[in-house]
Amino acid sequence: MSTRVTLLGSTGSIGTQGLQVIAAHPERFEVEVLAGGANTRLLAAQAARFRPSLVAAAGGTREELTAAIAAAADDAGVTGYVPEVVVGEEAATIAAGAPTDVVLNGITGAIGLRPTLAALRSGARLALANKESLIIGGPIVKDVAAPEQIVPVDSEHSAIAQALRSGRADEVRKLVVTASGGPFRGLDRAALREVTPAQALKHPNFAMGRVITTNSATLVNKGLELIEAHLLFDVPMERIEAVVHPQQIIHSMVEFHDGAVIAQLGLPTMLAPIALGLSWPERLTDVETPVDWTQAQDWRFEPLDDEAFPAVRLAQQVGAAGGTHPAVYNAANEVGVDAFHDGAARFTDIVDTIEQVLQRHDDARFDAHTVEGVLAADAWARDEAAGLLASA
Ligand SMILES: NC(=O)C1=CN([C@@H]2O[C@H](COP(=O)(O)OP(=O)(O)OC[C@H]3O[C@@H](n4cnc5c(N)ncnc54)[C@H](OP(=O)(O)O)[C@@H]3O)[C@@H](O)[C@H]2O)C=CC1
Ligand SMILES: CC(=O)[C@@H](O)[C@H](O)COP(=O)(O)O
Ligand SMILES: [Mn+2]
Repeated sequence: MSTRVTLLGSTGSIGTQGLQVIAAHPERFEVEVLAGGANTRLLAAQAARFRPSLVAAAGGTREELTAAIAAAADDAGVTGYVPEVVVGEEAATIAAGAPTDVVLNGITGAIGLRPTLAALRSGARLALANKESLIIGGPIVKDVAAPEQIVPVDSEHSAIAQALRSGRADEVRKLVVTASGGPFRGLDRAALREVTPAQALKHPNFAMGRVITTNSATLVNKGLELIEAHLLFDVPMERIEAVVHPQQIIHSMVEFHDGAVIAQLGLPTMLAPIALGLSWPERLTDVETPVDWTQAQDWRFEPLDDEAFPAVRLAQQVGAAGGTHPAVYNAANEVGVDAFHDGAARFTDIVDTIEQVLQRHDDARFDAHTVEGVLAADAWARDEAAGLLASA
């Protein structure tokens, strides 16, 4: 039987790769819903090709989206296809709650929180790439999610989920999350002050969206991923560590009580984690090319440089503190990333600003158990970060 799929952020890096997996397995999947942001043209072309019953967009008007889909269908020689359309701020949340079997959340940022909750409430499986929604929503997301309803798509967490299928969760001693180290691995703080947005967008292994690529460069992505692992696998923050592994062949590891370590490995592509998110608990065939063991391999591991890249140390504190600290960390970062790309901040300002906003944050003022409380903390942190960056 065909699995109905909803893709949130279908026009992004995760979304387009999700459609690639679906296109390679037409007997297995049908696209039920597509939701994008501002790229109406691509969304319309995707709709004409995959013919979902609902198409949603954050940007543009209903008339523009309807006309773009009609034009794209015409170009593709498709007749009689007229989907339901919805546009605006709430569009992705409406799309996430529509009847389906699997929701792949590939939206970037805190904006993904309401769609994540809507998907979980619909009862569909949630293939979660939008790590920010789990990280900021913490207890709210976990309360709404049924056991195993969330399947991680983030490569490191997919690796850990796969490694845990070979052992029992109560046997786990620690989780080891691998990090590429980003394009600036080896630079000191003085050199990091001078790096440019174009340099920050040159990830060593993956082609991803602007925010996550910048986060990889600051190592905020790794900080977020430690919190994500803590929430997904119920392992305390102090038993989750990061190690730099520039080749990103080992996607992450689980160390068990007896000292045995199970790692999941493969070439650095997102196709396997996305495919597994869509088909969980089954594996699809021939999703990616395995490592070629006839060739010599050279894999390195090195410790994090916490002095030049303090983002992970900060995230460890934030994850352990819980409450609205993760929402504040994430929101300040999102503001810093935008400011850096707008030429209004230096690279090092991003994490410096997160640290300063955290110092000013009073968790007691916000309720981490309601969406409104989390979003109030998020809005407060954005204001603080913007103010600090403007006065820098
Ligand atoms: N890319 C990767 O390999 C990986 C990504 N992730 C995570 O997956 C998520 C997506 O990353 P990535 O695909 O790289 O990001 P992209 O920037 O490539 O894509 C983001 C998607 O979100 C859409 N979007 C933006 N704003 C809204 C909105 N208000 N409502 C609905 N959709 C919106 C964009 O639409 P549009 O472009 O039309 O404006 C786009 O489709 C992030 O949380 C990231 O951390 C995790 C691991 C790997
Ligand atoms: C593909 C993926 O999951 C990304 O999160 C990627 O792994 C980034 O890795 P680094 O943040 O270690 O550069
Ligand atoms: Mn990752």
